[in-house]
Amino acid sequence: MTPELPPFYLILDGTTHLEACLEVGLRLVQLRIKDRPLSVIREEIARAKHLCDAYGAILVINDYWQMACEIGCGWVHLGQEDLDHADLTQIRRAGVRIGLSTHNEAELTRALALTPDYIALGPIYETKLKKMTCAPQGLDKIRVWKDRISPLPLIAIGGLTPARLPGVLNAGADVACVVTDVITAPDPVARCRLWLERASEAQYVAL
Ligand SMILES: Cc1ncc(COP(=O)(O)OP(=O)(O)O)c(N)n1
Ligand SMILES: Cc1ncsc1CCOP(=O)(O)O
Ligand SMILES: [Mg+2]
Repeated sequence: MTPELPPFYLILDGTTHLEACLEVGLRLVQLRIKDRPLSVIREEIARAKHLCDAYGAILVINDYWQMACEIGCGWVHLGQEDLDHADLTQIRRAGVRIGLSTHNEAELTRALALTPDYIALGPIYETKLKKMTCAPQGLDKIRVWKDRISPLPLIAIGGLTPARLPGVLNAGADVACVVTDVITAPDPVARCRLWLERASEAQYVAL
């Protein structure tokens, strides 16, 4: 059974701002580090776990599922390409929960067959973070996905801003996941606090 997830989910590319974000109330965070030496990634995961444990926050490790298992993290996030190389049996045996990315019906069918703990749909809007192979999904897709995956939590990701938060939640997303809007803000911690304030008006997902 997936535990309750808070409605705001922040993805960080390192631990620089992590403790300050936890201090202002962040309780669901993904560490998504690309193109760094494995030794650095391992240190960052260990530091993030230490901090998230201290604040009672859920930490999700992107891509590096083996390190997540070794270090004793609670969650991993895997995309469709990651799934081609990941050992889900080993991940589950380590007691690690699994979130999966989806972008279309075929991927959703594949993901559901793997019994994940959450499903992410994206990009809802155009994203500047990375080149996507599909067009923005739009809000209508959120309702379709939620009806397909319920009672699993649905994470909406891609191009989200505080102004777009009510739209994605009203469309049926349980959680809004954000990268660019926070990490490119002049003050990422203040921006994180703003998101937390806006999201606190939403109820936690009852699962
Ligand atoms: C919550 C969430 N949703 C989607 C992604 C993207 O995962 P993936 O497709 O594997 O791409 P990368 O993030 O690895 O570039 C995510 N990380 N988190
Ligand atoms: C990693 C990823 N997967 C789907 S959208 C996306 C980018 C994140 O969204 P943004 O940076 O626009 O908040
Ligand atoms: Mg990935």
